[in-house]
Amino acid sequence: MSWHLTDQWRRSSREGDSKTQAVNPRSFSSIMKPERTPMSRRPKPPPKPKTSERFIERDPVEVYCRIRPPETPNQEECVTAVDSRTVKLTPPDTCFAFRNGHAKEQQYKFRHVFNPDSSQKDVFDYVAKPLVSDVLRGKNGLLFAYGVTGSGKTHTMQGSPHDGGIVPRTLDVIFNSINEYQTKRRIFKPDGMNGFDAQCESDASSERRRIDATPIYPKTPKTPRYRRDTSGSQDSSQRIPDTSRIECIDEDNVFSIFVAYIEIYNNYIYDLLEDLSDAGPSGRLQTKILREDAQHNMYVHGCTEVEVKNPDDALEVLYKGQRRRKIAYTRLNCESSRSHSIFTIRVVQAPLDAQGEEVVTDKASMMVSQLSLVDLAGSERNNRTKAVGDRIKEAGNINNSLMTLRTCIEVLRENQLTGSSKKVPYRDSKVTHYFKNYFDGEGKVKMVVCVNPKADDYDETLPVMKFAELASEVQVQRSVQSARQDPGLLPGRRRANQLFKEVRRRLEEEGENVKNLEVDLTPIYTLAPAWPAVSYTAETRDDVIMKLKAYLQKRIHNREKLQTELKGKILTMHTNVVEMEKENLIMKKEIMSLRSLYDDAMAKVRTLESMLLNAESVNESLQRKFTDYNNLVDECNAVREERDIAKSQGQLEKQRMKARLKCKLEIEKDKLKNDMQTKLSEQKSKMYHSQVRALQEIFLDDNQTPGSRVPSTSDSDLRQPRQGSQNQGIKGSTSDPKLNVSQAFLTPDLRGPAVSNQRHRRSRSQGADIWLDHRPGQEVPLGTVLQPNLPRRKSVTRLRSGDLLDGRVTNYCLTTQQQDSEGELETKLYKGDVLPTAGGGSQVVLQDVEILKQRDPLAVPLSKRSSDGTPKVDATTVQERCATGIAYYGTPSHYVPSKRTKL
Ligand SMILES: Nc1ncnc2c1ncn2[C@@H]1O[C@H](COP(=O)(O)OP(=O)(O)OP(=O)(O)O)[C@@H](O)[C@H]1O
Repeated sequence: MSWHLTDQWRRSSREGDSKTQAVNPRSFSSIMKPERTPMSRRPKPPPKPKTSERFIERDPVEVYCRIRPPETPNQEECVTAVDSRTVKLTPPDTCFAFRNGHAKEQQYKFRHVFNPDSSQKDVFDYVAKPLVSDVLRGKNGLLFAYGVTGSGKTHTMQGSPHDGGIVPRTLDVIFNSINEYQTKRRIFKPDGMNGFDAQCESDASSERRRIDATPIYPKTPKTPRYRRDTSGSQDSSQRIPDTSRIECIDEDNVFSIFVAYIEIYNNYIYDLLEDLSDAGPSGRLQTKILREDAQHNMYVHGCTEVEVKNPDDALEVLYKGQRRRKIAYTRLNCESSRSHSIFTIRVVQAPLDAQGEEVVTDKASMMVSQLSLVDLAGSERNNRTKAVGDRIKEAGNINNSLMTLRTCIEVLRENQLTGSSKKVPYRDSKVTHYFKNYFDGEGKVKMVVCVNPKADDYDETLPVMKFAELASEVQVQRSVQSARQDPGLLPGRRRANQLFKEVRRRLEEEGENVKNLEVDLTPIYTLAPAWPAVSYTAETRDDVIMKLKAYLQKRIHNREKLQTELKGKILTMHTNVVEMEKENLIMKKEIMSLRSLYDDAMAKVRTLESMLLNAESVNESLQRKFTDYNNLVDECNAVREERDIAKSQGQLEKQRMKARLKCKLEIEKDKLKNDMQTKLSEQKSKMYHSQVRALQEIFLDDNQTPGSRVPSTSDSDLRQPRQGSQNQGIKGSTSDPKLNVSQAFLTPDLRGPAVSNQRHRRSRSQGADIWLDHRPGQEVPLGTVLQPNLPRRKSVTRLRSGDLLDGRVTNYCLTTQQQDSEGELETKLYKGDVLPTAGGGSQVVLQDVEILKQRDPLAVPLSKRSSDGTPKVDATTVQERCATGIAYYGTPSHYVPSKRTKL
């Protein structure tokens, strides 16, 4: 099957393009005169290529067809998929051909046909994924959607957030594949001439800081011409990303992704990512121009390229651009694209250095590849869209550019079939001019023809099908990897570097010193870079041969150099091996001695282990005992606590009892004391009276009879004072005021002493005292060492009244002797002062009684004599007796005797 553009159409289309006039759809269909050929007819075989092109490999443009689902359930359809590669086009009754009587069912072949049920993922995997793989390996690619307005081009390219089209999936897969191999931002940067520069990390870092200080994307001014976000397609939070990835990426390369987004509207190019702050007061995008770079590739001069590091960043850029795209409502599509949009993804990659650490910044080592994803505006007929004003102009430009594309394809095909070299009119349209790279240069070209199956679209779908068929016959030079200088580095160096770092990290964790442990992945041997292309033409033959010769010479040179190096290394290695052999012998000996040491040590270890086992068993038994003991201690403690409690209770009781008894004792003691005191006073009183009586007797005897006798204690007369003697013997001061001594002795408590002369003052000097020494009876000689000291005395045996009235006598001393209770002799000296009385008499006031006891040390007291009268000898008694000297009783003036002992 073939179809031709008439010269007239070509001319008119060129004129129309230059004048940007709308094309009359009628003339469009009339000019296009398709030659209908049955499917059975074999296509004309391509002419034999010229010798110069014999080695150039070419691939046909891959054309796919996608049939969109019907808009309404009972929609009349004219397109159906016969099989996975064939589409049947059935002319409806309303079409031009039917009315002209030329209507005929036709079938068209495609590389693959996607029926209405095909998913976005099916389309992406089949059509776009191989292109993604190519671009990551340094090959260029072009994919464009083509079709009538409303046929699903934008849907196929963009899709929705829940079900992304080709563009978002492409970005997902690219980043899934190169994620761990990406460089940091600004290592690569566009050079402004469709190429890239590489810079070191420090420069890139300072540039990053500078850029981060300013917003990355300019704010988009709101104008009525921008697409409204009615579909929600820009809400990336709802997006379901594609998770697949491309394997076999060159791990020794680092990657950076740049995206650019342009639109061609009314045959003008606009940069959809342009910073609008530079757009001037109009705030509208500036038109851009196409330029050819050093490799004869077309590029948009001054176009913004944004480096993106993840799909979300890239989609953000895409959505920004989409908001700036020209779209409008038409009768056939409420959001009809009024321009062709080109989203270009550029992959920049450069090898890592020999250490697998830093990027090689040499431009010759870099590789740049690009994938252009194009959403062409749909062809439309004004009588169907009922367009007016701007829409008519837009439609004219859209149709013109599409017509130019068809023309270019036709000329290309003709040149390839016939071997002619007609000029391809790329420059007639910006779209075709941009596509020139792919059709004339290298790269894979794919086209997705979108078809709306409804019958109304038949007249427009028919030329689309014919164009698709035509395009599939055009061959494009096979895409080869972008040329770059092979750095000749060892593959796998990145992984080796990572392994080395991992080992280093682990060593560091184990405390090893790794400061001097540097990554050294050399030596890396390679004879030369990859073989250069060997295809040649007549013109280039000599060049190719020269290149091959130079390449081979370099290889030979490298080989010789490597051989020399190898010999040297073999020698070194031999020497090293000999050295190592010697060391090996020494080591073996050392190993032997160490082994014997080891055996000894092991024996010791075994002994120690058995000891340890024993100790452990002993320890266990001790532990058990200890536990038992602890239990016992606990029990004892419990018992002791109980006892303590009981004891403290008992003590309390005891204390209470003690207090009660003490109280009782005190009472008894007081009672006893009182009794004793009573008895004592009675006793003393008795003694006193007996003594007084004895004295009275003495006095009475002195006055009545000469001589004296020792008064007897048993004399009952002395016990009570006799009433008669008071008047008959020594009288009181009233009867005989001159003698009052007996009075003082006899009735001290009855009448009281005589009244003393208060004015009497006696000299107390030593020589002034004159004692009246009264010794009434025959005394037993004492023979004692100590004698009463009476220096001036007047001795009398019988007291007369004149003796006391003698004014010189100052002191009186009465000496008596009697037996004590033990039968021993007791001598008493009653001493007193002689005081004149107020009546002119004298009275004696007794002051002291000295008692002198004499005892035989061998004598036995009466109480201690046996019944036969033999004394019981007691040493203690003898001692006591020897120690006894003179006992002296001082008595106060009123008969209160106090006992003093004189030694
Ligand atoms: N395969 C499909 N499955 C579901 N809906 C689709 C499909 N193809 C297209 N549509 C729907 O059809 C409508 C028009 O599609 P789209 O905008 O993609 O057409 P177009 O070819 O880009 O039109 P124009 O050239 O005017 O821009 C959209 O609402 C879209 O959702």
